[in-house]
Amino acid sequence: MALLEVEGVRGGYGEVDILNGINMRVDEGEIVVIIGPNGAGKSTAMKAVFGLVKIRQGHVRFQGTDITNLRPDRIVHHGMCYVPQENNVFPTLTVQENLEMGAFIRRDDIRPTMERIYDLFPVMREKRRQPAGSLSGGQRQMVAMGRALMLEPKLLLLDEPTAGLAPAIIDQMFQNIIKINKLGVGILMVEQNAKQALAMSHRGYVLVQGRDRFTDTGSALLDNREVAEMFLGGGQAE
Ligand SMILES: Nc1ncnc2c1ncn2[C@@H]1O[C@H](COP(=O)(O)OP(=O)(O)OP(=O)(O)O)[C@@H](O)[C@H]1O
Repeated sequence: MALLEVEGVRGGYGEVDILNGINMRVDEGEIVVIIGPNGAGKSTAMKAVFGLVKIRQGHVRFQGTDITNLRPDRIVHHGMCYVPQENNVFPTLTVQENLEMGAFIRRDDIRPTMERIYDLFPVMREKRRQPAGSLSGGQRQMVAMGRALMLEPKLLLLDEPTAGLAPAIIDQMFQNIIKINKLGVGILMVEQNAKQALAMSHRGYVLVQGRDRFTDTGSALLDNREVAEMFLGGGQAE
């Protein structure tokens, strides 16, 4: 079943359209990655889905409900959360306070969810009393994802979750995303580490100039000579 359907979306900032008719889909339990050159509109596409960029034409549906141009604070109620690339934790608050902030709209007992997140990322349990700003880049990213998971979303939007991380940490981050997905959470992410991201994704979209130029399974896109030459640094994936 389709969790997210993006149909013919056009829109952007002010008068200028960055998205020129985008179509995307995420099915329940899938990991889907958006790759493409700088400035293609990858982050803008994700922001449009989450109500942060005005959609001038087209539709976004979540679990069959039209959420086009709905405000982010309404969208989270439908079960979709977004982790921006930057400024995604409250640095002066502790890890635990960050998680509590993530659950601000819940009125029920949040402790079982928090325990599940600590089980998923044990280092966060160890560091729960430390300010998030004192953690490493990778750990901060985990807090940001954990905060989003506090609402127990069906779909998590991740904007470049490995940006600025060292190669060894990038691997761990992708493993963490797989762990989150195994809990039954769909993932839509924008990634610069295109080969690695395609290798771990069920499907991918290559965005070029605000359009979905190619789409296929992650492995088929990796094997696609045109995609490899144009967007994966030449030749086929190692
Ligand atoms: N807040 C904004 N106001 C106006 N224009 C913007 C804004 N944010 C991005 N843009 C423009 O929109 C276009 C697409 O940007 P976007 O960040 O979506 O691209 P991207 O594919 O994610 O690229 P990158 O990999 O460089 O982040 C770019 O030309 C960018 O300059």
